[in-house]
This record gives sequence, structure tokens and C-alpha cells, in this order.
Amino acid sequence: MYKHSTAPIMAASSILRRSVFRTALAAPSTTVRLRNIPAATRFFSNTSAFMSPSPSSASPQATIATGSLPSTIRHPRVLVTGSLGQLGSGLVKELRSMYGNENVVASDIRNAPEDFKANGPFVFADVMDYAQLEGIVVDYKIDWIVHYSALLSAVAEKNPALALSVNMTGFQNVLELAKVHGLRLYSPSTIGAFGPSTPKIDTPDVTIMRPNTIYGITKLHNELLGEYYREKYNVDFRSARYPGILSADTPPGGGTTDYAVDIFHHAVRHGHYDCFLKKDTRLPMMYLSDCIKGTVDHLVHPEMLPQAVYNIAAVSFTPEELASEIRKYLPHFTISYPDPAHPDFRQAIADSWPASLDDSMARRDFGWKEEFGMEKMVKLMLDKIQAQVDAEKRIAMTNGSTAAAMSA
Ligand SMILES: NC(=O)c1ccc[n+]([C@@H]2O[C@H](COP(=O)([O-])OP(=O)(O)OC[C@H]3O[C@@H](n4cnc5c(N)ncnc54)[C@H](O)[C@@H]3O)[C@@H](O)[C@H]2O)c1
Ligand SMILES: C[C@@H](O)[C@H](N)C(=O)O
Repeated sequence: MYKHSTAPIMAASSILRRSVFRTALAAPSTTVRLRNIPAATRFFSNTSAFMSPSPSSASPQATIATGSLPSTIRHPRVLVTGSLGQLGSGLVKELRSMYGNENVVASDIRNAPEDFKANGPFVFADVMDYAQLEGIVVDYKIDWIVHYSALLSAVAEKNPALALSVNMTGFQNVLELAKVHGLRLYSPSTIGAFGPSTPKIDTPDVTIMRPNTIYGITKLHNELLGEYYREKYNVDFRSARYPGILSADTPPGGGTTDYAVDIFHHAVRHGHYDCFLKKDTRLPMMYLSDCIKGTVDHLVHPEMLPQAVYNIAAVSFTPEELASEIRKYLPHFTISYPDPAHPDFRQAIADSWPASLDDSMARRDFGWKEEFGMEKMVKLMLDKIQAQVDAEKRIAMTNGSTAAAMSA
């Protein structure tokens, strides 16, 4: 177990979040080898820890000569993979507000919209290409990687071979980079890493884990490999098992919990939703801003925590409970469910996952706490989507009147 005292850590964490990182560089003419120094240490003016890595384990690639460089104050430079997905763009925005646009490099295998690219560095990066990723790490002097590239549960189940490559090879690449270049690596896991034999209620961090989906198998593999690198090579690997994430502005990427986002769009636009899960399927869920806040708090925590992987959770509900909450604002909203004789393929995935998580270790170790319960989340989702619909109508009316004026 890593020893830690929470009070100074939380204080340091809040200083860090406010702005500045102080890097105490070694004495003049000293050569500092980065490997085997947890990335956390390098930003917290702990000169003695910084200067005392084990020379025997140093890696030539990760050696820097400090020469007569003065002490500097700087932010960490963060690479976010998969930054165009449901979660990535919000995280990039938050990190840029903390560290400055130039210090957060967004990447994806897709091209980004121009407005996204205008806000800070964006690079094309296929996580299966180690050399390409290493070029980015070196060119941008990256300190931390947040690894968001993945195929989610439903998409993965439809294309297992691709899921194995992206989810496992992609992760192995960033993990190896973290080892070679002394980086901190945050890579989320999921409730999907659990399986049908896992205890379903208040599932703890450490329990039976025998996932039976390709998504879950790849994610559990990543958890175990990350822990191995942490133990064996002192890689600062951090992970949290996210539940299903709800967001109004960014669409979900093809998971089993996507129904809990789709339902809002259908409720506001059409007043009806055909749910692909059974009405009593209870799953853990969380609002996007809570997920981002929990991720940032975990990421910036100045020390390696006692566990590499933590459950984080906010609420758990069924489709029927969600529909009832929506009906408080849209009384005419209706929902239908699949014919029990012909369940959707995602039902088996959902049935293999926990209904609720025990996240007490995350609350204890890095102060995890959600802001959004079900009521607040439903109200905000509906407000945001209604605002989108109103904006679309205004644009359509403007376009319509322009077209009418042109044809008159
Ligand atoms: N969204 C959720 O509800 C949820 C829940 C639990 C865990 N997670 C995890 O959080 C992370 C982010 O999830 P998300 O919802 O944003 O996913 P998403 O599917 O919305 O986005 C994933 C991104 O990865 C990119 N990508 C795919 N293949 C790639 C490749 N070869 N190289 C580089 N990029 C590639 C995609 O273009 C996409 O932008 C994933 O690891 C996911 O497993 C998400
Ligand atoms: C739970 C999670 O990992 C994702 N939302 C999925 O359903 O695949």
C-alpha cells in the first residue's frame, strides 16, 4: 500500500487546480533520469525525490540533461486520445481551462471540426500506431496521457476483432509510452469489466470479475496490465470504472447505456421512445460534468493512490424510473419496450453488469463526490435538449424566410 495523508494532498490538489505547477529542476550540470520517478513527483517541487531515481533502471530514451537550466514554473502537458468522443471534448475543455489551450493536445482518428481545432492543438493519431503516438509525445513534450480511444460495448460486440485491436493494442501502446517516457496515464475502465457472476448490488472494487463481452474482456485486460506496469515499472497508471454517462451536447458512442441519452432526445422531439432495454434493467449512471470532475480530481491527485483502479458511481435507475421522471416535465411522454420473446442484443450485455457500485474507496482516496442525482440530471438534460430544439427551429425559420425572400 502507498502511504498518504489526505489533508496535504487535497490542499496541494487545489493549489494545482488553481493554476501553477512548480518543477524544481535538479542542480546545475546534473543529469536526471525520468524513468521510475512517478510523474506526480516531477511537478511537486520534491527535489530530493526528483534527484534520486534508481540509476540502474534508467532508460536512455527518458534521460534529460538539465545543465544550467533555472527553476521553472509550468503546467503539465496533456495528450487526450479519442478526444472527439462523447467524453473527450468536455475533458479537453476543462483541462484547457486549467492549464491553458496550448498545454492540452487533443487527438483522434477522425478529423475535428474547425471550431474545435481553433481552440488548441489537435493532431490526428491512431492509437494502434506506436511510432505516431511517440512522435506526438516527444514533439509536444507530453507529461500525462488521458486515453479515451475505445470501442464501446455494443459497437465492440458487433466487431470483436476491431475492438480487440483498438481497446487492447491501443492501450498497450499508451502504457508502454508511459513506461518509456515516465508519463502519468489515466485510462478509464467501465462497469462492463464486471460480469454475470459479479455481485450485482453495491459491487465493490475488488470482486469476482469474469466479463463475457468483448468490451469487458478488453477493459479488464487493461486494468490488470496497468496494475502490472504500476507494480513492476512504477508507471503512474490511474483508472476509474465509469458507469453509463449522460450528456446532452455530445452523442454517445455506441454503448449499452446509450438508451439513457437517446430517451431525452426522443422525449423532447417526438414524445415517444422505443427503448431497447427491458423496463426493469437497473444500471449505474452519471452526468457528464460529474464524470469530468471526478476524472480531473483523480488525474491531478499529486500522489499515486492506494489503488490503481476505482469504482465511481452517482445514481442507478431503470428505463421505467427514468421515463417516470421525464413525465414530471413532459406528462404525455410514452415509452415502449422490446417483445420479451425477441430481446435486443444489448439486453444480455446489460444483464451481465452490476446494478449499483460501491465507490467508497474513491470517495475516501481522492474525494470523489457527484453533484447530480437523478432529478437534477433529468431537468438539466431536458432543458438543454429543449434549447437545442428551439435553436434548430429558429435557424430553420431564418433559412425558410431567406429562401422565401430569394424566391419572391
Ligand atoms: N461514455 C460512457 O458511458 C462510458 C462509460 C464507461 C467507460 N467509458 C470509457 O470512456 C472512454 C471514452 O468513452 P466515450 O464515450 O467518449 O467513447 P466514444 O466512442 O464516444 O469515443 C471514442 C473515440 O475514440 C476514437 N477512436 C476509435 N478508434 C480509434 C483509434 N484507432 N485511434 C484513435 N482514436 C480512436 C473515436 O473516433 C472516438 O472519437 C472509453 O475508454 C470508454 O470505454 C465510457
Ligand atoms: C458503460 C459503458 O462502458 C458504456 N456506456 C457502454 O455502454 O458501453
